[in-house]
Amino acid sequence: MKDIKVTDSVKYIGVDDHDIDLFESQYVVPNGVSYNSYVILDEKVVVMDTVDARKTDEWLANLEEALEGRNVDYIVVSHMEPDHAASLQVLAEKYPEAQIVGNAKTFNMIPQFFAFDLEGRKVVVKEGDTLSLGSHTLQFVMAPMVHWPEVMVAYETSEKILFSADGFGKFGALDADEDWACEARRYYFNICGKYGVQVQNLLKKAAGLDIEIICPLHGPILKENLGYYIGLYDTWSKYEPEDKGILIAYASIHGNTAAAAKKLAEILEAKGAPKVVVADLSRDDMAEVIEDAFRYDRLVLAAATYDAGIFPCMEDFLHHLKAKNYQKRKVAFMENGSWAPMAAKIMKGIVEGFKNIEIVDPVVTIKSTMNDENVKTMEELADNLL
Ligand SMILES: Cc1cc2nc3c(=O)[nH]c(=O)nc-3n(C[C@H](O)[C@H](O)[C@H](O)COP(=O)(O)O)c2cc1C
Repeated sequence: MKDIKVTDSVKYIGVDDHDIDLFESQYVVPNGVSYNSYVILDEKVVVMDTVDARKTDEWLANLEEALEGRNVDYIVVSHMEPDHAASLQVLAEKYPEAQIVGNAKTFNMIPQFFAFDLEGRKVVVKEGDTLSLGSHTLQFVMAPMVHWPEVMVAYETSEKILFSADGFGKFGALDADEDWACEARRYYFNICGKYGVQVQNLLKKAAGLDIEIICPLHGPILKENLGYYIGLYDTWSKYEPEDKGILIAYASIHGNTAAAAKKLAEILEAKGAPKVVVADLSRDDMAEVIEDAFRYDRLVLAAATYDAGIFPCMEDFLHHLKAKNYQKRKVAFMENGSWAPMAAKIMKGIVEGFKNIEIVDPVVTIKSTMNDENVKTMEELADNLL
């Protein structure tokens, strides 16, 4: 087991997964992902969540090592998502006297995944309920739809630890040496982005707790500078831009729209834009482009017209932005078409359905390849974007 210290009586028993090709069958995780799980050793012993079925055996070995021969009294289920709850039945059968702690919604969901008998084993908690373990006490805080309906977090009052479920999680195994914010932001917007209001509700409740340690279900345990992480979560869940910058996201079949997107980036940089990021929606990691769209305050959408519509990767991108409640940004459009360009009209129609969007004109319309007139329009657009 990895030597990751939470406190003397709270042990980390999670596992790293470096073999997974795509997390949730869609997110690349170049540095893997961790499934975190914890044990609190007191008069009573509690296991906080389990792990993905991919790693049950390794996790069980970690658990046994941490238990040093003791039994499990409680299993707390923060939510039923399989990357954390898939090993629940194995654990419940291995420790048949352990009681399972969840809320009413958790117990509605358990039988959808497992067939084991819950009779006499349920501890049903609701907002503010506490579970005394001896010198430690868990206080439960409901966090519905962050990002499953039954999600709850637990605050351990004696050591001031927030077991934050997927909140404050990130992609990347625990042995990955990488910036926290980059992979936490990509994780947040793609997985929880739709639920900003619910995250705000949880942050408001958390503000009333004196938190010294955050134990998330993915990524590192946070022990220092907690205001930094909580501040970022506040910005993200309010859908406020984190940085000033312009993302130019392009969807190009043969490269002409790509060339125009790069030309606009050059013009913006020449005019002193502080940060310009260009993304190829056909090839770049979609989750990262979504992350950047939320990170920066301005977005330029550039697409080729395709079968009287927009090139599909742009359609896909806009679908994701809509699903994640993209809002509060400035957006501009560039389109391309060889006979009847209409990508801008279609993209605009979609974006106008988002909240608090300021459209920046003019639209750049390219017919096949960029010409001098297009460059002049781009200059004007750049001025209006800056
Ligand atoms: C399958 C296909 C469908 C297309 N449909 C349209 C269309 O409906 N209207 C149009 O004006 N151009 C259409 N085009 C042409 C492209 O939009 C045009 O050539 C554009 O310049 C491509 O830009 P790109 O070099 O960035 O891919 C289509 C091209 C392809 C390959």
